[in-house]
Amino acid sequence: MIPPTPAPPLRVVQLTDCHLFADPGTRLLGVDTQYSLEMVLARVRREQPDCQLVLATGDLSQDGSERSYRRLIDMMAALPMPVYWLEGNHDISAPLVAALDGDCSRLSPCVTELGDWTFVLLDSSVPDEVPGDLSGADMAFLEQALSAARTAHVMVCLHHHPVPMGSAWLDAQQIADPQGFFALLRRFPAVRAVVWGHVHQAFEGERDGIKLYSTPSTCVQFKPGSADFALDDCGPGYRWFDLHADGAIDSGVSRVDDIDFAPDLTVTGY
Ligand SMILES: Nc1ncnc2c1ncn2[C@@H]1O[C@@H]2COP(=O)(O)O[C@H]2[C@H]1O
Repeated sequence: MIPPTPAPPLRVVQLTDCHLFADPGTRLLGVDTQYSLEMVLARVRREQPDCQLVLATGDLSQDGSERSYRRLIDMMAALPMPVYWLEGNHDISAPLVAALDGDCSRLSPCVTELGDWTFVLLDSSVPDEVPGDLSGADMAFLEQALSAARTAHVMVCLHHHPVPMGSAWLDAQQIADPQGFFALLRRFPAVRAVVWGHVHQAFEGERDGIKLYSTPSTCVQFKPGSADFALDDCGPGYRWFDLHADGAIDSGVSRVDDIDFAPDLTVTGY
């Protein structure tokens, strides 16, 4: 007898740290953030015909302007799959919600279910602060979402890193209580992955049997392992996930490699 063909995995794309400005063409550390996002999106359209969901994991705007959010939403609308949004430290809720025409159903904190997977999107931002924190309300939302999840597997998404990245300047900005966060996740064996942005670099790891992923920004990149602020000269990109019905995950990063975005490597912060 011919064995049954396994169901194809769920293909998900993560885009993060777009840092758009009100005025298109404005540069962040030498990089035109709108142009670099357009180049990443062109790559997503070319490489990801089977993608079913996009996760946009914060710092969507650099200046928190409604104009930047409206342009971002318009650009993403050219993708055929739904986009779910979460907020980072540069984001400002009111203009983002206004740009979404008041529809918060796909904005953190929120939950969506697709096939065998549930996606929980958290808001780790704190108004007017750079480091992340999951407040009591955020943790209560997470606990409720994990308790209510009907699928066999769960991916948890947030903006800030819950584990150190090995860069002192960035590690001062990780979520305030990572132990509490992982203690909660450990109570729910369906949690397979935690995914974040903020660190403008690719990372893959594992903790308590949970896969951990960070993703390059769609604009400037931070140099991995640097104790002090430093930019990397690799291109902007995105991450893809293949989420299997048995909970296994394949993932990779794709970067724009045919354009020199020429970030200003001499700057020491912004
Ligand atoms: N030299 C620096 N040292 C510490 N933090 C910085 C430095 N430069 C920028 N930052 C902040 O660190 C943040 C990391 O990513 P963000 O894009 O959120 O925005 C950055 C700034 O808010």
